[in-house]
Amino acid sequence: MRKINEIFYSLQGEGAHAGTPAVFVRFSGCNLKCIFCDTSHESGTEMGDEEIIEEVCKYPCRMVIMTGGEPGLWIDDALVDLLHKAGKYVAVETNGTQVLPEAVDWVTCSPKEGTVLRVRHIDEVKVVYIGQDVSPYLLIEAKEHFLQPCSCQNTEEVIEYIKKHPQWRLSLQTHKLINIP
Ligand SMILES: C[S@@+](CC[C@H](N)C(=O)[O-])C[C@H]1O[C@@H](n2cnc3c(N)ncnc32)[C@H](O)[C@@H]1O
Ligand SMILES: Nc1nc2[nH]cc(C(=O)O)c2c(=O)[nH]1
Ligand code: SF4
Ligand SMILES: [Mg+2]
Repeated sequence: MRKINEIFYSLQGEGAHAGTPAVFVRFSGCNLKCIFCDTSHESGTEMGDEEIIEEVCKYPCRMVIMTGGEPGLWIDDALVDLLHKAGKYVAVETNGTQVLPEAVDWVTCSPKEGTVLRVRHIDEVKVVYIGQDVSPYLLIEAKEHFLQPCSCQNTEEVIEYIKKHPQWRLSLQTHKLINIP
């Protein structure tokens, strides 16, 4: 059984896949307590894998985004295999502190200050910008490096930073701008 906070259908709001319809599977609990975390994820219900797949397959899109909380505490090869057998593309939003199943199709890593990265493969890095030194994160091998404003509150500061450091791209939380989940 895996503890699930919510499963919902929306559009990926952030990063390289922004605008793509996706089912979000939000797992309960996290190993970190970021002061800026915008998600209440602690509550949840235990679900079996068949039940998770059945719920995910109620929606017509191919992309499934596992998030949380920290999905790396919950996911394994068996769940990713089942999602693949159901024809799904498996994306994960992770803080990077956990080793993930290798078969995951897309890894979005949002590293947090003072943590050690254990994730082995990263497709996109997406750092929430709160004025910290983000230059070390450019050394992480990935297809894209995004800076994301914190709660849509410091977008101008992030734009100015990116214009000075153009290795970065802007990731907006577009779902918050258009009031969708
Ligand atoms: C809620 S977290 C869950 C996944 C994982 N624990 C992580 O941090 O990547 C999903 C994404 O939202 C970002 N995020 C959390 N709080 C935010 C905030 N206040 N503003 C912008 N992005 C935020 C995280 O950095 C992460 O990229
Ligand atoms: N629309 C939408 N896109 C998202 N991308 C990452 C999210 C997350 O909370 O992990 C998220 C979310 O909560 N909603
Ligand atoms: S790692 Fe992710 S879910 Fe956990 S507290 Fe930080 S932003 Fe929230
Ligand atoms: Mg979110």
